[in-house]
Amino acid sequence: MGKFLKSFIYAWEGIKDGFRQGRNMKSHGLSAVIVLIAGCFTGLSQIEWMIIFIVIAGVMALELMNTAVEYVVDLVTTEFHPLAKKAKDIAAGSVFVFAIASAIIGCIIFFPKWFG
Ligand SMILES: Nc1ncnc2c1ncn2[C@@H]1O[C@H](COP(=O)(O)OP(=O)(O)OP(=O)(O)O)[C@@H](O)[C@H]1O
Repeated sequence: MGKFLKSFIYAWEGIKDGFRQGRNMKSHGLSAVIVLIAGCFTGLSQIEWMIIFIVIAGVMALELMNTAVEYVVDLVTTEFHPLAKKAKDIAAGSVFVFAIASAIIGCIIFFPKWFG
C-alpha cells in the first residue's frame, strides 16, 4: 500500500477515534449538521458557504487536536500535575476561542437574513 494512502487511512482512524472518544466532538458534529441544514433553508452565497465550511472544519480540527493533547498528557501522567492541567486547559481553551468566533460569524451571516 502506498505511503500516501496509508497516512490517509491513519488520519481517518484518528478522526473516527476523535468522534468516539470526545463527547464535545459529537456536539460539534450535531451543531455542524444544524448549521448546514439552516444554510440550505436560508440560502447562502458562495462566499458565505465557504466561510461556514472553514469555520466548521476549524472547530472540528481544533477539537481533534484537543483530544490528541489529552491522549498525550494521559500517556505521560495519570497523576495530578499542574503542567498536565495547563496543557489540557490551554488545548480546551483553543477550541473555545474558535467556537466563540464561529458563533459570532454564524450570527453575522444568518441574523441579517432572518431578521433584516
Ligand atoms: N493529569 C492531570 N493533572 C491535572 N489536571 C488534570 C489532569 N487530567 C485532567 N485534568 C484536569 O481535568 C480537566 C478535564 O480533563 P479530561 O482529561 O477529563 O478532559 P475532558 O474535559 O473530560 O475532555 P473530553 O470531554 O473532550 O474527553 C482538564 O481540563 C484539566 O483541568
